[in-house]
Amino acid sequence: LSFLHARRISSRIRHHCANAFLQSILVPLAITAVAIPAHAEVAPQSTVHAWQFENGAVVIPDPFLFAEKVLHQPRLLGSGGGGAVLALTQDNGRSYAVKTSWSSSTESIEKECRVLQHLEDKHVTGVERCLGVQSYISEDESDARRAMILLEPVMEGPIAASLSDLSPPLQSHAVEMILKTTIQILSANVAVTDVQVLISQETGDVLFIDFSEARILPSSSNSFMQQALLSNFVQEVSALIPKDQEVLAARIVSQFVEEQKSLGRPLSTQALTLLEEQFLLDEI
Ligand SMILES: Nc1ncnc2c1ncn2[C@@H]1O[C@H](COP(=O)(O)OP(=O)(O)OP(=O)(O)O)[C@@H](O)[C@H]1O
Repeated sequence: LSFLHARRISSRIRHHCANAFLQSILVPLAITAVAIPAHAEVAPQSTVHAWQFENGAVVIPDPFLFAEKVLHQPRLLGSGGGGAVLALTQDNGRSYAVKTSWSSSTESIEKECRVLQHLEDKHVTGVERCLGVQSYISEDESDARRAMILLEPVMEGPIAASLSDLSPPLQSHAVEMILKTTIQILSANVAVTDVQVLISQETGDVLFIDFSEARILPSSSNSFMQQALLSNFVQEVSALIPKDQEVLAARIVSQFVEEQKSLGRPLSTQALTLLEEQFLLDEI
């Protein structure tokens, strides 16, 4: 506790130094990502890392506390309209992704966390888990509304740009994972917009990320909007599957739809009709 207390005091100074440094040097240069070790007033074995993006800076101390986990060695995984995503590692070697919002995207990442927690409650596999939300700590007033979410797993190793980059056995494995997760998501009454998958080049494993545009749909409703969202989701997924995998895809869809039914989690009629149309299935 005394260590953390001491670190809190010095982190104010470290944030101040890092912000001043960012303003004076990094911002004019518009550098995308730079790690800045702090040089002064830093507690032993403690460091600050900072990255500057168009939408704002991300400054993270090491060690960093989130959801009672002590995390180290932040490294940038990527960034987008929702925020910057860093990987951090616990002493036991387990890695987590921390997504930090911009001032304008806080609601979007908080909603992302709620959707991911809903999917976890519904036992959906192949998606990130959201382990918590916390405020982004900064002395800059313009950062007052920013938040961070803690996610796992981190997809390590080389990522394939598309399924076509995989060898045939890995491609079939990836198709199976994508369709299994899609059917589980549909059965949880969620529609995803702007589907993003990370595909491991080495194993063909697939992780669905970025649920900032996803929506939990009311199970009682059958509205035009709901129909459009579901239809768009199924079409986006179908576009990921290579043409020569269509027969396999049809078989896998039927199999996982049946599986959800036998687990007592049947898909809505709306979702079933869309799958039948998109994957040219006989009535399921
Ligand atoms: N769990 C993860 N494992 C590995 N890399 C990840 C993970 N989550 C995110 N990334 C990387 O970070 C990038 C940004 O993540 P994400 O798409 O969630 O951010 P975003 O700001 O919501 O993006 P967008 O602009 O597409 O909405 C991804 O493209 C990916 O490269």
